[in-house]
Amino acid sequence: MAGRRIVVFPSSVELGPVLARLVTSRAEKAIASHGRFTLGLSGGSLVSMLGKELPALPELDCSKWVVGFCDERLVSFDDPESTYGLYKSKLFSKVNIPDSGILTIDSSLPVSECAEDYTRKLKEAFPDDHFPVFDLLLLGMGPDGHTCSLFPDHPLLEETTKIVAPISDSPKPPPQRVTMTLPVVNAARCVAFVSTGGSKAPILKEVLEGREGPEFPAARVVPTNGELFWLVDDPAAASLTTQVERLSSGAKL
Ligand SMILES: O=C1O[C@H](COP(=O)(O)O)[C@@H](O)[C@H](O)[C@H]1O
Repeated sequence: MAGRRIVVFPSSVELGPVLARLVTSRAEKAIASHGRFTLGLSGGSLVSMLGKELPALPELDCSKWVVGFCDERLVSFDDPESTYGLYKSKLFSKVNIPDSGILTIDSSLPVSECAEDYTRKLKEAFPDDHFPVFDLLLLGMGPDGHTCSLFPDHPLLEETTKIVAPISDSPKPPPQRVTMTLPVVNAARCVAFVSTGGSKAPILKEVLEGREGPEFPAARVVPTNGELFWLVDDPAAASLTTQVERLSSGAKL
C-alpha cells in the first residue's frame, strides 16, 4: 500500500525511543506550521511506553500541545481502566501539557451524552475542521484487530457523520466507551500504530497482508492525506512476508 511504512524493531526497548522522537518531530513541525500540536492518545500498552519515553527526552516542551483521546472507557478517572487516569499518573504529571490542553470525557454522564459532550469539546478545539484534523494519532491494535474502540463487525465501523460515537457493547471490558470514528482517524496528518509482542503476530499478518472477508478495523485506517506508520517489534512481525523496514533505537522517522 502506497505511503504505508511498516517499521520493525528488535524489541519494544528499541521501539520506544523512536516513537518518542516521532512525537516530538511531528510536534515541532506542527507548531512551526500552525502554532500548536494536536495529539490523540490511545490506551492499553501505549500508556506505559509513552510514560517512560516522553518524560525522558531532554528539554521536552509540551506547552503548545493539545491532547485528546482516540477512545476512552466510561469509568471514573480513579478506576484502573481509565485511560485518562493512567496517563495522568504516568505521563501528564511529568510533562508540561497545560490542563486546558487535555480534552477529557465527562465520565459522570450516560454513554450517549458523554459522546455528545466529547464531540462538543473536539469541535471547540477544532473550530475550522469538519472532522478534527489531528497532527498525530497514536493507535494500538487488539488481538481481535480492533483499534480505538472500533471492534470487528460492529455497526460503528460504518459511521460516516459522527466525530465521536458511544459504544455500550464493547466485547473487551469495560463495555461502555466512547471512540473517535473512522472519518476522524483517517483525517489525521499522521497516524502511528504501535503493536508489540508475539500475541499480535497472527492478527498483524492478517491486517497488513489482507484476508478473505471483511477488513479488520485496524486495516480500515488509511489516512486520506496523512502518513501511516506501523511500528512493531520482531515478535509481532514474526509471520509477516510483506516488505518491512528494520530499524533500531537511534533511528528517526
Ligand atoms: O481497549 C483498548 O485496546 C486497544 C489495544 O490495546 P493494547 O494493550 O493491545 O495495545 C487500545 O489501543 C485502546 O485504546 C484501548 O481502549
